[in-house]
Amino acid sequence: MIIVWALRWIRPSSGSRASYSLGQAQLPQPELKFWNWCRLDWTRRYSTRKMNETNIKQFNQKFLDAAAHGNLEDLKAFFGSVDIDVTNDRGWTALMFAARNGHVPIISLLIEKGCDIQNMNASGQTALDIAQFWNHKEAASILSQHKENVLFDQTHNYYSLNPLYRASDLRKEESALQTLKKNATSKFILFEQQKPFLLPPEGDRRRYKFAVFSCDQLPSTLLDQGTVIFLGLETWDPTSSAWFALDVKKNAAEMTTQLHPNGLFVTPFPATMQMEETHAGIFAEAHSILCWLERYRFCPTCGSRQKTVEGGYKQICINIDCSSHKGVHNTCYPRVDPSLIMLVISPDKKMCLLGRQKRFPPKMFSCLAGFMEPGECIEDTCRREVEEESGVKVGKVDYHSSQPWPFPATLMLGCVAYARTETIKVDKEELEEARWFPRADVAQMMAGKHPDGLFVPPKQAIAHQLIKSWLASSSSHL
Ligand SMILES: NC(=O)c1ccc[n+]([C@@H]2O[C@H](COP(=O)([O-])OP(=O)(O)OC[C@H]3O[C@@H](n4cnc5c(N)ncnc54)[C@H](O)[C@@H]3O)[C@@H](O)[C@H]2O)c1
Ligand SMILES: [Mg+2]
Ligand SMILES: [Mg+2]
Ligand SMILES: [Mg+2]
Ligand SMILES: [Zn+2]
Repeated sequence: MIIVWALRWIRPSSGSRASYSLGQAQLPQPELKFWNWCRLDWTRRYSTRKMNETNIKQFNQKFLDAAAHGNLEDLKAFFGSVDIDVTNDRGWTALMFAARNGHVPIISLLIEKGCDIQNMNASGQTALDIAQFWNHKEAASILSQHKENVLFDQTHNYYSLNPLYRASDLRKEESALQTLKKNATSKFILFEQQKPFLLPPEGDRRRYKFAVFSCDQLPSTLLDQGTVIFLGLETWDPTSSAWFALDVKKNAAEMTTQLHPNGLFVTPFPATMQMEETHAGIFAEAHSILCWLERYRFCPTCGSRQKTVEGGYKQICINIDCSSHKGVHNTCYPRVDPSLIMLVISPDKKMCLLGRQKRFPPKMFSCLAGFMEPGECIEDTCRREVEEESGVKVGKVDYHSSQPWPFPATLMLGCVAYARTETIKVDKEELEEARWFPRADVAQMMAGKHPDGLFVPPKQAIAHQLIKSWLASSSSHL
């Protein structure tokens, strides 16, 4: 009886082991639901492109088929044009299919190419769970070795993968910065009133990316009139290419669109949630600085105008009598607002607390969150915000990972919080609803398979990563 139940639980389809019916390959469900809500779903984004939605599904399905059948050469042909973690409608990834059939070379290649081994299908199984269930010992051994490595790795959250070396010492060297600006190898990304100039997803490319220009490609009026931010160098080598963000004046925007026929200035959220990850990291730096320059044009101490120096990383008050000139004055430097986001675990560790703000997409539940207040430590912010919003009392707080949230300059500090009480009393000003969810429900929500259509934020949100870590840590294989 138990074996029959377990087989139902684990089988990806009713097909035989040799011939799978993979179902519709598609984006992970929470992501799809989120983007649908944002009106940026894949269908629309691809409607004018070479690949329509049906083609994409067929394309993804062929990739999953190659993994299921152990066809290494076929699989290799997909890299670069497929989302390596794409799933079928039951949340099965290529890695899971390879694990199901014990295809060790495929598993090794997918891991080498950076697939996410912690992903779970709609039944809450990882690739390791699947390999162990089907008794593929070598596959299970590779997956568990790698899982250990992953556990010791820090999570790299979206918006945090900025590859540039910031070279902060160069900021003070005005003449060196001027020379770098004119250097043929320097790269410029453009903004208009904090809107980035992006190339939309095209053909096989599934993400937005910056249109990158050299100094020679930009009319001098754009360079002379705009605000230029020094973002950093490509590597620690001082001769490597420098990156600059240029905020063009509003009336120059038209000229800029002529620079690249496909480029457009886009509203940053949610488009930048779908950027190539390193470009999203560069966006986070540039956008936060540009917002700060825009919002702090006047000195917070005396109200005089400010002058931008140090490649955009400092503003100094033009009033020589202003007290901001004495000592180190933090208002001269870019501001970052720390805030906490926490996954609260129930006292019996079997459930987690998720809530809904009114502004969330319908049916989406996420971690509770709140801004740090002055003079507060991380642990106390976590305990205060959870109790304020849900009435639940928290004891131990563990740090998990962080995420720059560049709208305009929040730093999300992700924590796991252990509740001491279970009774919920929601603060209706802050939350519409908060509930304890058992692990099985949360696994369904992650896979977009919850019977009531509930789901969690997409993988770009740190909330998603916190929830995923908890599911993985409470899986039977840890
Ligand atoms: N990724 C997620 O799933 C997720 C979920 C919820 C919130 N968040 C983010 O977490 C952050 C904090 O969460 P929250 O909005 O629930 O905070 P919160 O619970 O502290 O409530 C927000 C209120 O705090 C006040 N506030 C105090 N300091 C502030 C500051 N520096 N900036 C803006 N408002 C401040 C404002 O009155 C604001 O309306 C926000 O940036 C939000 O976007 C993320
Ligand atoms: Mg709050
Ligand atoms: Mg809050
Ligand atoms: Mg608050
Ligand atoms: Zn001043």
